[in-house]
Amino acid sequence: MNLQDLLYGVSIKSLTGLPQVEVTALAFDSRLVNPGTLFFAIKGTAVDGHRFIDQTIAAGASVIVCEELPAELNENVTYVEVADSAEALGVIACNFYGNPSADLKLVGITGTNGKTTIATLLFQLFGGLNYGVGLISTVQNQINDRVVAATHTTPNPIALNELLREMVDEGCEYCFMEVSSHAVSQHRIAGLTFAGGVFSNITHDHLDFHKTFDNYIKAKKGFFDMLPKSAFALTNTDDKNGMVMLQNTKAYKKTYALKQMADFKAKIIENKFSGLHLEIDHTDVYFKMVGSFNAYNLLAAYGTAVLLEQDQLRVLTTLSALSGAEGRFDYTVSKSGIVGIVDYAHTPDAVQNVLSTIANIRKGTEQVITVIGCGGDRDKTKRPVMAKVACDWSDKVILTSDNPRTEDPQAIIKDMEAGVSPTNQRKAISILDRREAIKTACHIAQPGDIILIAGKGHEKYQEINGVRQHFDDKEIINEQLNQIS
Ligand SMILES: CC(=O)N[C@H]1[C@@H](OP(=O)(O)OP(=O)(O)OC[C@H]2O[C@@H](n3ccc(=O)[nH]c3=O)[C@H](O)[C@@H]2O)O[C@H](CO)[C@@H](O)[C@@H]1O[C@H](C)C(=O)N[C@@H](C)C(=O)N[C@H](CCC(=O)O)C(=O)O
Ligand SMILES: Nc1ncnc2c1ncn2[C@@H]1O[C@H](COP(=O)(O)OP(=O)(O)OP(=O)(O)O)[C@@H](O)[C@H]1O
Ligand SMILES: N[C@H](CCC[C@H](N)C(=O)O)C(=O)O
Ligand SMILES: [Mg+2]
Repeated sequence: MNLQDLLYGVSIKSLTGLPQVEVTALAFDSRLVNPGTLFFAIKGTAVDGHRFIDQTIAAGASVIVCEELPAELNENVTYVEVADSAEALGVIACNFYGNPSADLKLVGITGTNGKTTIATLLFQLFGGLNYGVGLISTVQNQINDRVVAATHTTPNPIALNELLREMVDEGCEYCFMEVSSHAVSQHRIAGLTFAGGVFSNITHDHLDFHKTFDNYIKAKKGFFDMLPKSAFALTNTDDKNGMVMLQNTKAYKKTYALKQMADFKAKIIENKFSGLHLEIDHTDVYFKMVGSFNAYNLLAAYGTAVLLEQDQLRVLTTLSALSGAEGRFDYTVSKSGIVGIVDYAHTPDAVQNVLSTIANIRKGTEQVITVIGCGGDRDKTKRPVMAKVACDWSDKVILTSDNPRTEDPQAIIKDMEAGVSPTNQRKAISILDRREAIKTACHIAQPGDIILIAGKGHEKYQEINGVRQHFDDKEIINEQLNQIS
């Protein structure tokens, strides 16, 4: 594609060299540059991509998009100087793939918890309503029935636009995608045309990256700030930052809530292991999904579908049969009656939500045993809080590993142990090996007891020392429960 066409919508500080260059590929990683590639030099969290410019020219890059021009310029190369290379990458990737988001009704979902659940419910719902539909999520990406493995919650702009292009080419009319706060900060969504945005909630997470809770709020709000007038912005007003998200948006504002006044309202009639009984817009509906937090997710999906002009009753009927994303409140019962729940709760708020849901629906005499760890190379300040919440809401807690990545697993557990108060100490033990931790929980459990395995949900790996090994909480709990029943 011609460079001039690619630069449409990009604010350029300077252009040196020929503007009429044919670009055959885009890359922000020097190791992926071939002749004819446009290379983006991006200042990252670990290194500055500007240092690879010479290397990429040697590999055949014909255009360099950068924030600082090199001291010596190569006369066979075109240099485009911009204020923010990551943002330029977003816009240029949209242009390179022919702006596929404009040919879809693209809805982004942001928030600390619930993004995957809401996006997956919407994907399943619109599939059920017989539309061609795409999904971009933490668990997996999907183009109608075709599954494309996910590497990030929100992919980089090149991968993202390539996926959206395939969705358009394969007949998708809608796409539901998760918008992570990292993606907003790093402009992974720059240049996309959204038909709507949804906010679930904001609680403690990712302070390693955003540094302060205020910055984290601003990142999420940045998504609503970029929505066009024609889009809708749907927010949860039971969350105290729900309205903050909409302060500066041009999109038309809509709200959902269980407690506050809102455009879309739901009431929990019953919340049981067998599912939720809700009243939504004066209609009684039974859902397969469990837990009051899922009442919010179902309501968000319902509100979105109505804003996308779907028939309310058809939406509710189709939603009622859905089970949402893999590894979210995923439960099995052993022959002896031990309940094993695998859930992706990896923030203090999510752990509390899942455990309070269990507390609300348990019969009363059974014990709740929680197996929980915290990820390495991620927000350290959430570790003691997650351990405290787990202890406050469980009868027994086994602290263990959850993707230590490049950190020392024992040191992570030590950070968690700092959150175990003296009164909670009798409840908690630490077992480094996650498989052993799950096994121990199953051995301690009596018939009727409830075991929660938190943090990894759908994940099929454990990352230790930067290496991913096969690991599946669901597989292990099933294996263990089968052995003891
Ligand atoms: C912290 C973070 O988000 N990092 C992402 C970021 O990498 P970075 O800024 O650290 O890049 P860097 O390593 O400093 O390199 C800077 C630049 O130099 C380039 N480079 C680097 C080395 C080299 O030899 N040549 C070269 O050209 C890199 O390609 C990059 O363009 O940009 C990369 C390319 O898009 C991402 O792959 C990477 O995701 C890392 C792997 C990651 O783990 N991200 C997580 C935290 C994340 O994004 N999570 C959110 C979900 C969060 C949630 O649950 O809400 C997500 O959306 O998945
Ligand atoms: N609406 C909600 N409010 C609070 N907690 C929730 C909500 N929905 C789900 N959870 C809890 O958070 C966990 C993660 O849910 P989900 O995967 O849908 O969130 P996410 O926002 O996609 O997370 P990630 O940021 O990792 O992509 C669930 O397993 C559950 O414990
Ligand atoms: N999207 C989240 C997932 C955390 C899941 C947990 N299992 C972990 O590895 O910390 C993150 O990357 O922070
Ligand atoms: Mg997700």
